[in-house]
Amino acid sequence: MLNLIIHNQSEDQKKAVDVIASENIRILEEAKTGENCYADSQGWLDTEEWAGEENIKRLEEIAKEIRENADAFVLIGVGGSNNAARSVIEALRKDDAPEIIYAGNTLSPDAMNRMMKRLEGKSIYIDCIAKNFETLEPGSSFRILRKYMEKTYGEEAGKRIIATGTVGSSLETLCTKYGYTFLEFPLNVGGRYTAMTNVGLLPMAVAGIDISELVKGARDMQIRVHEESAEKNIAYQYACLRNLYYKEGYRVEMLSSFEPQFRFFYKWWIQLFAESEGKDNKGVFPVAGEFSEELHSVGQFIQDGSPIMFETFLDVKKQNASLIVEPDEKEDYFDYLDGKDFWEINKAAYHATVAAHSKKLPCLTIEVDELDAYHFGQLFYFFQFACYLSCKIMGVNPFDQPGVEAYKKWMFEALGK
Ligand SMILES: O=P(O)(O)OC[C@H]1O[C@](O)(CO)[C@@H](O)[C@@H]1O
Repeated sequence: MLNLIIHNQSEDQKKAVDVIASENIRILEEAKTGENCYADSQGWLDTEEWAGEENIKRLEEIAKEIRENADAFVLIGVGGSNNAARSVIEALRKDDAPEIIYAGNTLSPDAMNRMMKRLEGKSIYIDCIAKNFETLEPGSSFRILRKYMEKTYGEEAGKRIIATGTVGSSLETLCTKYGYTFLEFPLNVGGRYTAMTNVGLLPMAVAGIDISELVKGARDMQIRVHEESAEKNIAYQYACLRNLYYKEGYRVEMLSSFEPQFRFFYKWWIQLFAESEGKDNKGVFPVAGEFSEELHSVGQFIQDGSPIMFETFLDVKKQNASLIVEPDEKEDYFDYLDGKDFWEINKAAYHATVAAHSKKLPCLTIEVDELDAYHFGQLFYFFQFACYLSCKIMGVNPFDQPGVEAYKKWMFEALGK
C-alpha cells in the first residue's frame, strides 16, 4: 500500500488544486490508455509488456547462473541504465549475493582505476547496459572491461559478458559477432522509465532481489492508478499538487527521508523528474534530502531561506530494524533516551521535521507500508505515472531530453568523434 499525505493546505490551495484537477482531467484519461504521439516511449505503461512471467523466468535463470559462479557482477551503465537497479540493490541486496560493482558512470581515471582494483582475484561477470551504445561513459568502460575479461578468461570471456541493448544496435552486433548474451533494451522505453525491464531487473535479480514481487508491486500500482477516479487517484493528485506549487512560485522539490536505504532511490527519482520535466524553460528542480544528516546542513535554508521549495517526504510504516538504547550508569546527559528504540527516535525526528517545515513550505508524504521489493515496485510505477501526468499538465514532453544531447554534441566534437 502507498499513501499520499498532505500536511498543510490552505482553503485557497485546496480550491486551486481542485481547479487544476478538473481542468486537466482529459490528461489523466489519455494517460491511462496511452497516447499515439508517445507510442514509441510508453512500453513501460503496461508492466506486462516487458516484465511478463516468461521474461521474469528467463532473467531469474540467467541471474541464478551468475549468482552461482560470480564473486562480483559489474553493471556498466549510466543514468537510466543503472539508477533503478542501483536504488533497489543498495537498499535490499542479499548478503550472499555477488558484490555489485558500478562502472560506466564516470570518466575519472582515478575512479576507474579503483573500480578495476576491486575486480582483482574475483570471479567476474559483466553486463553492459546502453540504449544506443553511443554514450561515452558506458562505451569507454566497456572497452576497458572487455579487455580485462579477455585477458583473464581467454576464450571463456564471452560466456561472462552480457549486453543489454536495443534490437539492431551496435551492441547487438557485438553480441552476435563475439558470442555474448544479448538482452533486449526496449526501443519503446526511455532509460529513466526502464525499472521494470531487462535493464533494471537482471542486475536486481543477481543481487538476490525478488523481482517477481517487485513487478507485482508495480503491476498493482498500475491497476490502481488506471482505475482510480481523478479525485482519488494518488498519482494524479500528486501531479496536480506539484503543478500548483510550481504556479505558486516553488521551483524546487526536495524528496526527503530518514531512511538511508533510499540513498540511491533519490538518484533515480531525480533523473526521472529532471529529464522529464526540465525543458522549455519550465520544470521543478528535484533535489534530495538525506536526513537526519542534511538537516544539519541544508535544514537552516529549508526552514528560513528563500521560499523556493516544497518538500515530499518518503516514509515507511513497518519497522524493519531495532536498536534499543540501554541505560548506562555512567553519566552522558542522554538519559531521556533510556529504553527507547532508535526506530521510535528516528520517527520522532521525522514528525518533528514535518511539524517544523510545514510551518514554512508545502509538505507532503509518500508513505509505504514496508521497505521491500514489492513497495519499490509500487514506488517506481507511482512516480513514473505521476511524472508523466505532471509533465503533461505543465505542457512539456515527458519522454525526450534534448538538453542532454547538447552537451554530448560538444563533447564528441572535442574528442574528435
Ligand atoms: O543507455 P544510454 O544510451 O547509454 O544512455 C544513458 C543515459 O544517458 C542519457 O541520455 C543522459 O546522458 C539518459 O537519458 C540515459 O538514461
